[in-house]
Amino acid sequence: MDAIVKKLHDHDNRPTEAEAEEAVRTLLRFIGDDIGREGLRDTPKRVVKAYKEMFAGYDQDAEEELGRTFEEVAGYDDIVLVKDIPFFSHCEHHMVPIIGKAHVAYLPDGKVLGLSKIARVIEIYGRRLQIQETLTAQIAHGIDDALHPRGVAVMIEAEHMCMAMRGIKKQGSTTITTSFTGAFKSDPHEQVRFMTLIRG
Ligand SMILES: Nc1nc2c(ncn2[C@@H]2O[C@H](COP(=O)(O)OP(=O)(O)OP(=O)(O)O)[C@@H](O)[C@H]2O)c(=O)[nH]1
Ligand SMILES: [Zn+2]
Repeated sequence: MDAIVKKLHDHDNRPTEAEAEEAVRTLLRFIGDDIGREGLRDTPKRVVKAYKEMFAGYDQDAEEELGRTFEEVAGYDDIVLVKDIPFFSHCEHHMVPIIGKAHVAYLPDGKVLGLSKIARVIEIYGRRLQIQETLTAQIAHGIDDALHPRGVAVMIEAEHMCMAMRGIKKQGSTTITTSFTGAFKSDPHEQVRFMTLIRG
């Protein structure tokens, strides 16, 4: 398995939920709020619960999700494109949201994926701390490794809240990244077809 999609995580040294809640209390005190007030009483618990959901990708394996493929494709061998798949991730530098949509295509070589599995792979890699380039490459290589298609194409268009809410404070900018494998990488014509279908 390509290093880019392998599991990265050491599960043995994870703090407990109680320790994570204590860290949230520390941050609440750090921003200057009062952890004793009524409105914040359950906030550490809620934040830890939300983190477990938003970062569930660390406990999920894309290879497993993509394990189920369909071999009977009745002669279909042309592009399969799922576009405008919305996703959320968090940037690894500031831990604030990246909000966008992904377009994913592949050229089958005897096998096809359940369409929902494409969205599941985006969820798995998106629900980790990311930079957009890595997320894009992981989705492409994850599908490539599982399906061995003739090619995979991924485009992500996203807004980074770390550029909108803080720092340079530029709202509304979109970052576009692409990752191509196989025929999409070697054949400019296939890339153009992918782009045309996305914009069409
Ligand atoms: N390449 C890339 N950069 C990202 C992504 N998300 C955030 N960044 C950038 O990561 C950089 C981190 O830069 P630093 O100078 O270490 O951090 P900083 O002082 O908080 O930077 P500013 O955002 O410029 O205030 C910033 O330029 C962010 O815009 C991403 O997905 N890909
Ligand atoms: Zn950031």
